[in-house]
Amino acid sequence: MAYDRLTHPARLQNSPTCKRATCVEFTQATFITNDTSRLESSYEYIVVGGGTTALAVANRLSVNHTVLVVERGSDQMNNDLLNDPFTTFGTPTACRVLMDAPPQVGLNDTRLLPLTHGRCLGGGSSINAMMGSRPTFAGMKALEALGNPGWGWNDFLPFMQKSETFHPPNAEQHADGADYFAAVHGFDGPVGVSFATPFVAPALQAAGVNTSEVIYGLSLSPDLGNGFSGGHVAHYYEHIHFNETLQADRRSSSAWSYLYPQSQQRAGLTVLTDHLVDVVLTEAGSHGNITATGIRVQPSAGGRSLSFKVTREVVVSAGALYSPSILQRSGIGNATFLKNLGITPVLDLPGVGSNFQDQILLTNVSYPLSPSANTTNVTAGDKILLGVVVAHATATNAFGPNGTDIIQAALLNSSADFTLSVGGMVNEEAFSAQAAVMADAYRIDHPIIELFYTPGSEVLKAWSQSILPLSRGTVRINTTDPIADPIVDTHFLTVDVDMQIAMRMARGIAQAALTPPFSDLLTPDALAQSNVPAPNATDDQVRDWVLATYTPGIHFVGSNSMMPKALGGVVSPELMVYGTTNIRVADASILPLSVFPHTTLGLYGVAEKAAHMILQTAANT
Ligand SMILES: Cc1cc2nc3c(=O)[nH]c(=O)nc-3n(C[C@H](O)[C@H](O)[C@H](O)COP(=O)(O)OP(=O)(O)OC[C@H]3O[C@@H](n4cnc5c(N)ncnc54)[C@H](O)[C@@H]3O)c2cc1C
Repeated sequence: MAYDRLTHPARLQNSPTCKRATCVEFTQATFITNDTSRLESSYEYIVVGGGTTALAVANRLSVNHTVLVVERGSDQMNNDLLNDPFTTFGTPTACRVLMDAPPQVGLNDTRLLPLTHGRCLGGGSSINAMMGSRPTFAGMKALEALGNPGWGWNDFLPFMQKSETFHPPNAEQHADGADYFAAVHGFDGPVGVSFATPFVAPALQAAGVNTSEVIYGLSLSPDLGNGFSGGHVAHYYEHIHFNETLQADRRSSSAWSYLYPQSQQRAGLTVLTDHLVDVVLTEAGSHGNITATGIRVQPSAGGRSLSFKVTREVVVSAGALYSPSILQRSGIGNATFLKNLGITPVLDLPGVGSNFQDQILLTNVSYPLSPSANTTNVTAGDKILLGVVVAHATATNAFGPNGTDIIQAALLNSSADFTLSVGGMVNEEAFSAQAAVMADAYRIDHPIIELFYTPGSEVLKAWSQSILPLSRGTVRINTTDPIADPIVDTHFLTVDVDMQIAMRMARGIAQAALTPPFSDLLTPDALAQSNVPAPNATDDQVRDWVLATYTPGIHFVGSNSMMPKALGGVVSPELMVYGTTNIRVADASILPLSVFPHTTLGLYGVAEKAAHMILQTAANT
């Protein structure tokens, strides 16, 4: 059924997913529709995808320009399952999509791992766990050292601040241990970031802090986002804001930050939902480059294609799983690969779809809650957030006084053979350059392991996530059908240093179950109940458990990396696709390294920086 927001505002009240009390009425300027007959034929900017980064870019560009956003999924504005930040994580919703990865390295055989992602306005930010974290000084230095001037911490921080309205902890949260550094935050941007009000499980949070300090020798950081804190433990802040009109907490998705609010309405912005972009249309441009002239779209459910023209730039922002496939269908990628699929190459860019990476997560670790534990302020009632405390351990914290040397040697001696054989990187130089900047980052103070905790009514959960993997995979189409998913091969844990770190993560989770005060909340046999290998388990036993247990971290990055072209880079530091005059990429695919431990808040910084650079170009032409 066709709809649009300008002509049918009553739709808000009639939506089956809209509980009357939480529906909002707007005076709308932004035009959101799934009906192509209502659209213009040409726009100054076209943004491909309506997800996390896309809506932020579109918001800034449309202040003074006409912008068309095309989103494959639907508009879920009044879907309370998405909006309520306390909906149990992982609940199936109209926005949550699972893609099957090909079989991965696993125990005895191979493992089939789902690659979860968001498909609706807001993309991943509409379904994610809302854990707010940021890159570090060391991580941004690594990004810059990989050939990206202008992307260091000091350059990038103002863009993260521009996106943010940080809500300092209230007196109660402060008394429970939450703090912040005002100098690193923003206080009037679109994205609300706050501590849950009140803390959902203060006693568990305190226990998580103290136990993590013991396990990894960490100290409490006032603010996990200050960039300089090295090994630390902190109370998580989340992408949640308190909505004054609704008098309720609401998820700070990209849609609820940059698209829906009254203050963000833009007469120049048109959002087409339920349509997917098949290709970016191009023609020969100046100096041997190619120029985008528009896009070809089709209804997501299938149907007749149509085209829109662009007069300035196309911004590809369909996420790390899909942006490479749009470029590939458009003839931008490895020329031989494209020809084999029957696609005429317009630009030979071998890095498109390589350098794909994700962190791994050790999950499904449930420790039974002790019946004798005082569960007040531990179980969080029905308000459960996935991570309430986070510990970031450096190589020294995790592997002892020589930890940095151990990890540096492991990185620099890693073999590139497997990665090169599967096309995970385009050449050996790319592999050694990335290993070297990662080693330097760890030498400064970059965290290597993340440990976090989740409250529950009968069990408490501990999770551990890798941060900077070196294993690399690929995103490749195998058909020109735009509805078909690309083949996304993660190649998790295929470089040995990643396995060494994963084994240390497993041992850290076991230590948590045995280390007071967290262990005091659990049954005495909690570790045995959980199947996590005990501290006296052999390395082989721990490796087997890791291989049987790990899941994707769901922070997919890298498949259109910002790096020199010679290393397999796809975009320049200005996010312009090499060899084009007006195609940029702005989403998680541009990150050549997983320097955003959880991606979202950093991606808003990418969006703000991308919009800034695009508007600078516009001002100069
Ligand atoms: C389940 C889950 C939990 C997570 N938890 C956290 C967390 O706690 N904290 C955190 O910081 N991060 C978290 N993340 C990661 C974070 O949400 C993502 O990294 C981020 O949303 C990616 O943003 P993006 O802009 O790159 O792409 P997306 O937000 O994925 O946006 C891409 C959009 O493009 C659309 N699209 C794709 N193909 C096409 C096409 N051909 N035409 C038109 N549109 C198209 C998609 O439908 C989608 O809406 C989580 C992610 C998931 C999936």
